[in-house]
Amino acid sequence: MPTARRLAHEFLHRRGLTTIFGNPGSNELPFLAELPEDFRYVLGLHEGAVVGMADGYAQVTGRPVLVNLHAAAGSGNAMGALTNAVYSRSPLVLTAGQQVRAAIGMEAMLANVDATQLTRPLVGWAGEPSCAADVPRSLAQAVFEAELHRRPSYLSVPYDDWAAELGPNAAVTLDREVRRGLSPSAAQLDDLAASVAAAKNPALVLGGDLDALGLFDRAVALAEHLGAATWVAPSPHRLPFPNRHPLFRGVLPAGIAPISAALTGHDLVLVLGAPVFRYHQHVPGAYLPDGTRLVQVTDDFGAATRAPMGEALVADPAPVLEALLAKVPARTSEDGYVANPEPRTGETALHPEQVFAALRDTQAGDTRYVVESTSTNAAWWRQLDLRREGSYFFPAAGGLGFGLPAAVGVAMGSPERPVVGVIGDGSANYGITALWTAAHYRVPVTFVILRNGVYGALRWFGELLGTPDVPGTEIPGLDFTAIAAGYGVEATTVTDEDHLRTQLKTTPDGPRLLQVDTEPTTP
Ligand SMILES: Cc1ncc(Cn2c(C)c(CCOP(=O)(O)OP(=O)(O)O)sc2=O)c(N)n1
Repeated sequence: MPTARRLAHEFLHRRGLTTIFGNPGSNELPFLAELPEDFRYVLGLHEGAVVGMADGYAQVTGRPVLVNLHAAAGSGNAMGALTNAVYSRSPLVLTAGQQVRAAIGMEAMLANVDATQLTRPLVGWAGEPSCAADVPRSLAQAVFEAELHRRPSYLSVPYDDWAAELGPNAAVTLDREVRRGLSPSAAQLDDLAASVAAAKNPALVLGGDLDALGLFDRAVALAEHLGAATWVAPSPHRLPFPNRHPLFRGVLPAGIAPISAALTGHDLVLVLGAPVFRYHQHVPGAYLPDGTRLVQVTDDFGAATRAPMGEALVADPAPVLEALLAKVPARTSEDGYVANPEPRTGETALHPEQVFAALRDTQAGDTRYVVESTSTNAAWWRQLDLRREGSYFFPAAGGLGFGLPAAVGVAMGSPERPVVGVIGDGSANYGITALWTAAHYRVPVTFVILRNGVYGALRWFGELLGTPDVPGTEIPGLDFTAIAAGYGVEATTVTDEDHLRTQLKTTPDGPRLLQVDTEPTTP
C-alpha cells in the first residue's frame, strides 16, 4: 500500500508543484525523503528569504508554489514575508513539519503548539490533518484553497504521518480537479456598460491584480477605447499600466484627501483589480469628491466587503473588461508616449533619478524590476518607462525583506527576461541571505543597492507626523560589496554615473551586486 509521502509527492507532481522553496528542520526530513527526480528543492538560509523567493516565483509564474518551513520557529520567521504574499495574492502553499503525534500534547521539542493558529490571521486556510490517512486530502485542500482564492494556505503535518501506509480511498484525492469561473451575469455587464457609456468624464483606477491576471494589455485597450484618465491604485505591488502612456495620470497618493482631490471632476471612477483603497499616510478628508460614483470590480471578496465607500461587483475582471470593450461606444483617446524629464542630479552622490535614468537607458525593454527602495518612488516613476506586463514588483504589504529574495524568485521563475533588483541599503538587510541562494544556484540577476546611509522613508514620515527628531533612522557604514562577497556574489562599488552605465551595459551570467552611493530624497 502507498505511503502518505508517496501519495503527497504524486499529487504535487500532477499539480505541477515540483519546485519547493524551503529551509528544513528535523520535522521536515521525512517529507523531503525520496523526492521524485523531477522535483527541485531551492534552499534559502532564512525562512523570510524562502517565502520572499517563493512569492516572486509565484507572481511571475502565476502558479501555486510549495514552501516547506520548519515548525513554529521557521513559520514564525516567515510571518513578515507572508504579509506581503497575502496582499500580492500569491498562491503559496506553506507546509511545516510537526512533532510526532504522541509528542505534540506534551510539547516536546519542536512541537508546533496550536500549529494552525500562528499563521491564521494571514493565510486563507490553515490545517493539520486529524490522522495520517487524511494527509493527502488535507494537502489537496491546501493547494486548491491557495489556487482558487489566490491567498497563501498553511498545512502542518506530524512527521510520523509520512511513512504511514494508506488504504485505497486516500489515493482517490489525486484525481480531483477544482476549477473556478466567476463571471458576472449578462444583466450585470449590461448595467455596468450603460453606466460607463453614460458617464461624462469616467476615470479608471487599475490595481496590481490586472497585471497578475495577465490583463495589462487589455487594460491599455480599455483605457484607449474610453479615452479615460487612468491612475494606478495607491501602494501598487505590480504595474498594471504603462507609466509613460499619454492617458496615465500617475500612481494615486495613499491618503484619503489627496485621492479625493485627484479624482475631482470625474463623475464615474471604475476601480479594476484593486482594493478601495490601500491608504498609507493618514490624511483625513472626504472619501470621494461630490458627485463622483465609484464602482469596484474585483475577484477578492474581502477587498469588496471591507471598502469604506462605493459599489463593488465581485467577479473575475477579465470578462468585465471584454464586455466594456464590446458594449461601450469608443471615445477619442490621446496618442504618443510622454517623454521622460531630465533626471535631477546629486551634489555629493548620485541622485536616485540618475540611477533610474541609467537603468532605463541601458536595460532591455522587457526587464523585470523588483523594487524595494521606500523613499524613491516619485523618482522612480519620473524616470522609468515601463511598457510590458510583469515589469514591476514591490512588497505588497510594505514588509521589508521582499526585494532581494523576490528578485531571485522572479529570475528563477522567468529566465527568459532579465531581472534587476533595486533595493535600499536599509531594506537589503532584511532579506540579505537570499544572496547565498542566488550564488549557490548561479541565478542571473542584478542587484542595485542604493546606499544613502539612512532610513529615508522614515525621515519623510517623521516630518509628516511632526516627529522629526526620532532615533534609529541612520545606518552609516554598510559595505554591501563585503557582505555580498561573503555570500559568494560578485560585487562592485560604483563611483559615478558613467561607471554605473558601463557596468549596467554588461550582461551577467550569474548574480552580481552594484553598490551605488545616492543622496537621500523624498517619496
Ligand atoms: C520588516 C520591516 N521592518 C521595518 C519597516 C519600517 N520601514 C523601514 C525601516 C524603512 C526604511 C527603509 O530604508 P531603505 O534604505 O531601504 O530605503 P529608503 O532610504 O529609500 O527609505 S521604510 C519602512 O516602512 C518595514 N516596512 N518592514
